Amino acid sequence: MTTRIRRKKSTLTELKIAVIGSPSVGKSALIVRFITKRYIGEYDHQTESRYKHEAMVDGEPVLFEILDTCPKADDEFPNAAELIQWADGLLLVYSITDRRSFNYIRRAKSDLQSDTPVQLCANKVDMVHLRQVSRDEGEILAKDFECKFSEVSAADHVDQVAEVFNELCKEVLACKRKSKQSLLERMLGGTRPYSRGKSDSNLPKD
Ligand SMILES: Nc1nc2c(ncn2[C@@H]2O[C@H](COP(=O)(O)OP(=O)(O)OP(=O)(O)O)[C@@H](O)[C@H]2O)c(=O)[nH]1
Repeated sequence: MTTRIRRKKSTLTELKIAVIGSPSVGKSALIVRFITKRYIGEYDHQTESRYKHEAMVDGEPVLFEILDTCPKADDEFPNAAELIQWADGLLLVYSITDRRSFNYIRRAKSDLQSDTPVQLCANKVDMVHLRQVSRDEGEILAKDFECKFSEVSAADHVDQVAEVFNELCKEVLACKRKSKQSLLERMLGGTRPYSRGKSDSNLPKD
């Protein structure tokens, strides 16, 4: 007699995150910090890169697919329609040492008008002596975007950087749950509410 072992269905949640920001704000450094916990100072890539990383978020295994966008100049913006279609969440990054990178985010976000969850992240907070964008400005912009905001340093922080990705992940998962729920409600909306707890055969006949 053979015993068949049933494989447990995979419960891995897949999640696509696009990291957006002007050149040199530290997008690659943040992604690599999140994935490897290491800080690598120099990256030599001319095109966008994709990374895959599995992590536990709130006790749930999540497979992150992260797109590292690679604009060549401060006036080169990602293709908004393509990004919105691809991404479940958008991580908007600027550097506190570069006001143009802050302005880049404003402009990029105005192109990216959608319900896709967003998180705003100010990088290079270790370079506070070269600060050009105040924390208040970041907070005000995040309020404007109705999203979470944090100041971090890819160079110095490990947990705070992971927190940025995890928070965005939670936001995306909550958003997915909400839209699933409202879809279910819409589907059930047309049916008669079933108020009795017993099956029809047990109900008294009229
Ligand atoms: N001091 C400091 N430097 C950083 C930090 N993050 C990145 N850098 C430096 O900033 C430069 C750009 O970092 P990248 O990670 O390549 O930035 P990027 O946004 O991916 O740049 P592009 O690929 O050109 O779009 C590198 O010299 C990094 O070493 C940080 O938190 N603090």
